[in-house]
Amino acid sequence: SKRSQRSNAQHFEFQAEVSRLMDIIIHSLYSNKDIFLRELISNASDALDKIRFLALTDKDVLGEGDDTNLEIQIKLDKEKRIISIRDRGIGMTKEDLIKNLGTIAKSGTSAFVEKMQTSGDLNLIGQFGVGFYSVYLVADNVEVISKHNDDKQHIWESKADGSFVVAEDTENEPLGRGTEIRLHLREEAGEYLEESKLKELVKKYSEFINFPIRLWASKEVDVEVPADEDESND
Ligand SMILES: CCNC(=O)[C@H]1O[C@@H](n2cnc3c(N)nc(I)nc32)[C@H](O)[C@@H]1O
Repeated sequence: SKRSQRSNAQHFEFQAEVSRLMDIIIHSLYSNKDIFLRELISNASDALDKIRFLALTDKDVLGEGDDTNLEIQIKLDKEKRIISIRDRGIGMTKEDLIKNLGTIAKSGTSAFVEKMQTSGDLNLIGQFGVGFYSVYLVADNVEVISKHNDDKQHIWESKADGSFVVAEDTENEPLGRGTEIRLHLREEAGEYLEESKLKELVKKYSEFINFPIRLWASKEVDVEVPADEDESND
């Protein structure tokens, strides 16, 4: 993946508890993998709540926009086998990415990890604030691109191999503000590239969400590359 090419990438080891949790998730036989979308929608909604709350007292936090584009976008790229979930929430600084996605509050989590390990029931993962890691039920490589008003856009990436990288993001479209999670789907998770499946899940998981959720299926357009007449046949 591009991560090896990122010259300015800093490498980090996950906190031990995080690595353990990720391994349990990845090796769990938990069958309801749909919950990853519920957790991502929930995190996006929390991020949108934060910026909307701040905007009540300081309109400037919304930048040139206003609060009409506080929404969640889900995009399917069948060619690249990537699902992306984007929010126009408050976004994360580089430090936020490192702290929020690389460490977990130890209190209570190890109890949850024990419980999950024995019961194998991941459904309550969100209630312990670690729902994000459920992305590894369906993805083997996850990128988190984020832009906070107080920092430049950064990208976080991990293949759940015990480490993650963070770099200033010079490759992707500027988000303006907010976060985009890109899931590189596992071989066996192809069902999540089906619009019908995603539509059903969005309907199911958007019931208590106070922001619009838009689903886009980006079709790969074949670009006709005009033959270059004067190309000599070598
Ligand atoms: C243990 C995993 N950590 C998280 O899920 C934290 O990462 C951050 N996070 C996850 N998705 C996010 C998101 N989409 N926007 C923002 I702002 N923060 C997010 C929140 O602080 C979560 O509590």
